Amino acid sequence: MNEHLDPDRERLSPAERDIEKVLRPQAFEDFTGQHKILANLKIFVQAARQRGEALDHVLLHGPPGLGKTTLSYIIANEMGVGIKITSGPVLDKPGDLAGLLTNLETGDILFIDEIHRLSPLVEEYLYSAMEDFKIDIMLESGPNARSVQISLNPFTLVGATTRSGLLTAPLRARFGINSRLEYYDAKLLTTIVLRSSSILKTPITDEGAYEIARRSRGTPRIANALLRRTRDFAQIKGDGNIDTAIAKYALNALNVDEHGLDEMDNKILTTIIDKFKGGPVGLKTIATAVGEDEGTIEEVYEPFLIQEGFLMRTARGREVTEVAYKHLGKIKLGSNPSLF
Ligand SMILES: Nc1ncnc2c1ncn2[C@@H]1O[C@H](COP(=O)(O)OP(=O)(O)OP(=O)(O)O)[C@@H](O)[C@H]1O
Ligand SMILES: [Mg+2]
Repeated sequence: MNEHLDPDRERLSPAERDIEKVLRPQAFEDFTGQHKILANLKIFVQAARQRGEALDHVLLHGPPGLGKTTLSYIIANEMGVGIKITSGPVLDKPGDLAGLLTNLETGDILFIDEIHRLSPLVEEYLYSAMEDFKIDIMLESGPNARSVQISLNPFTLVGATTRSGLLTAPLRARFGINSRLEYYDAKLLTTIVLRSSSILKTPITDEGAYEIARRSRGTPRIANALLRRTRDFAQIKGDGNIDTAIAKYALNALNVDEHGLDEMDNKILTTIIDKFKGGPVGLKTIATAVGEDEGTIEEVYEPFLIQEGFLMRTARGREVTEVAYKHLGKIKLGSNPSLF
């Protein structure tokens, strides 16, 4: 496994990386939730294996921390093939991509994280590789330069992105399997927290696990991170066991909101309320007001806020709900309860 290019590894401290690795499920059966995606993938993997073919190209999209990278490794394990890891911003020349592609063995997986950030040149180069398993490479330079076409071993491209809206139509069309990961409910996250605590050998009650789970923004990565911090509080402030009381204590000390909303979530809601009378207000205007990229708000923050009932998307823009006012302890100006 080629891990030095794993982009996830750059964002985390070495200790955190090791823990993420330990907690990362390795097989379909360790992976909790995303039932529909998993059921389909199992079929596609089994069918491809039976035929002795490479799996069709897979696109995994959805907000950060929901398991895209994890699923890619699992697919490789379940297919019994190798995996090479890279990412859109790292591949800046077609030559870099050619080097990776020519080194793939039959059936291997090439995982490209943040695939929406491929340069147009590299992306175009990828098309023929994906479609016909062929690429053109340049031999020599200057007046002797010529390009030759070479055949690649059949491989599977697994692309991951948090911003599927930025993928070009031709690239998207070349993926035979296209899956959108969803946020996890508190019950699924409780299962994940319990599994992680057993791997970390941390005693925890079901209620303690649920308390962490329900405040994890529907995201396994956040659940695991909160579990590790809560474990520290249990060890220093308690007897090492995690129950509801120590979980509540830790989460409050960590400033994790009752609903698990993070700073940007709350900033978006507060801004809409304070500056735009609760909306409706356009996405662009919100983005400028909170200083965050429009697409990131749309694809990373908004889906969770909408799912949890804090925000609505209307024809005239985004509007916060009564739930958001209540959550932030704010009064809706000019509200007329008799209307509802
Ligand atoms: N379904 C799951 N069951 C158990 N653990 C999970 C699951 N999904 C994710 N995790 C845990 O959450 C962590 C983050 O998952 P992963 O790195 O796969 O997310 P990602 O979607 O690739 O995020 P990003 O968009 O930031 O790259 C993993 O280390 C893994 O331990
Ligand atoms: Mg990832």
